[in-house]
Amino acid sequence: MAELRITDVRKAYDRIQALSGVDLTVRSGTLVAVLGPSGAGKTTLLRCIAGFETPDAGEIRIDGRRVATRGASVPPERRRIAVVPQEGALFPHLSVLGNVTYGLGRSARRAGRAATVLELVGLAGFEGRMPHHLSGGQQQRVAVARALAPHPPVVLLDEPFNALDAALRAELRRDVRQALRADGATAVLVTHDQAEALSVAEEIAVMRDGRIVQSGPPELLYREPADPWVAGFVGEAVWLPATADGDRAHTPLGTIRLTPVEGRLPTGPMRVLLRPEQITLAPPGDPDAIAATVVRRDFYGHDAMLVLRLTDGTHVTARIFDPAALPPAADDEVALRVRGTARMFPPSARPGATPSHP
Ligand SMILES: Nc1ncnc2c1ncn2[C@@H]1O[C@H](COP(=O)(O)OP(=O)(O)OP(=O)(O)O)[C@@H](O)[C@H]1O
Repeated sequence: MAELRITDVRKAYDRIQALSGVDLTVRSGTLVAVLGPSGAGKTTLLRCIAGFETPDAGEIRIDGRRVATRGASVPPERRRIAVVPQEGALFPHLSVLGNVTYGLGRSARRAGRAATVLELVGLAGFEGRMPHHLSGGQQQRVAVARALAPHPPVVLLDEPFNALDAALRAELRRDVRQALRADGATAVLVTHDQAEALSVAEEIAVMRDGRIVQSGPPELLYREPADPWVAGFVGEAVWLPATADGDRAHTPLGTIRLTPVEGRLPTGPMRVLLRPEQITLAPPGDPDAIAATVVRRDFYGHDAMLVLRLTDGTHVTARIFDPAALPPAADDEVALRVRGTARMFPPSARPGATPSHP
């Protein structure tokens, strides 16, 4: 394991600027998710780290050693970085053990490293199986075990759960995160899936147009996004017009407490951001409750989303965690209240991409 430090890395393909100055530090032994929409530059960044591409400018260091700088690059085999691709990484003619020990030195083999990493990914006892006798999820587990086996300084995971169905994905990403942690690996996971990044990574670096626009722990990104685009990209956003006054804002959903922005609480016209789970059904008799009409209700089992119309015509979305207590149908009158604080943005700030409900 090692620290990965990327400084002002740029890369263009003809006229397309794929990376426009990327800064990113991955601390030793941590998992960082690079999250961004299609075309943001995630794969290009990964290829620069692995050594398959040479940056036009900037530098990449692994544990202080410079491996890439403008026009000069340590070849991939000498970086010893492991890559776990989307699928199809295994040698079909080799057993699980053969795949995991491929390229391992004899001393590592003797030390039982293969058994250790197979145990980490939950495949102890699968040594003799051939890849075509494994499920898609098990094949990805072997790919992760093989990546970890030679103790690479950095593990790169390129959307490794994409080919799997939703339930399997969730289980596999939990197990892979645990295996990476238990082995102390420094890892970068590339994904366009917000829920995946939020649930797996210690830090998320949000990428857009060849740049990291914000990085930090998942909770911080979700609660305090740097701009409306990030707010909409990492989760579902409810936007309200507001007038800020001290630590409160007056909105169509009543008076809401504000989160300071860089320690400051500007006053005047604003837009405020709430997450749908901050809007709840008020208990009967709540004097501060806000009246609303149900426009639509989407039931998901573990929760439900309500689209609601406030008396001034503003629409908001609420996530209700006790669907059994839901009002039954559209056109019902309900009473709402807001939990927690809201993040504010200038009134001109435009909402960003809104992901679909997971
Ligand atoms: N070899 C290449 N030649 C020309 N343009 C390229 C090449 N590789 C990437 N690009 C362009 O660089 C930009 C960034 O692409 P990249 O594949 O890094 O994005 P991404 O975030 O990984 O997208 P996706 O999630 O769709 O894989 C895109 O505009 C892409 O078309």
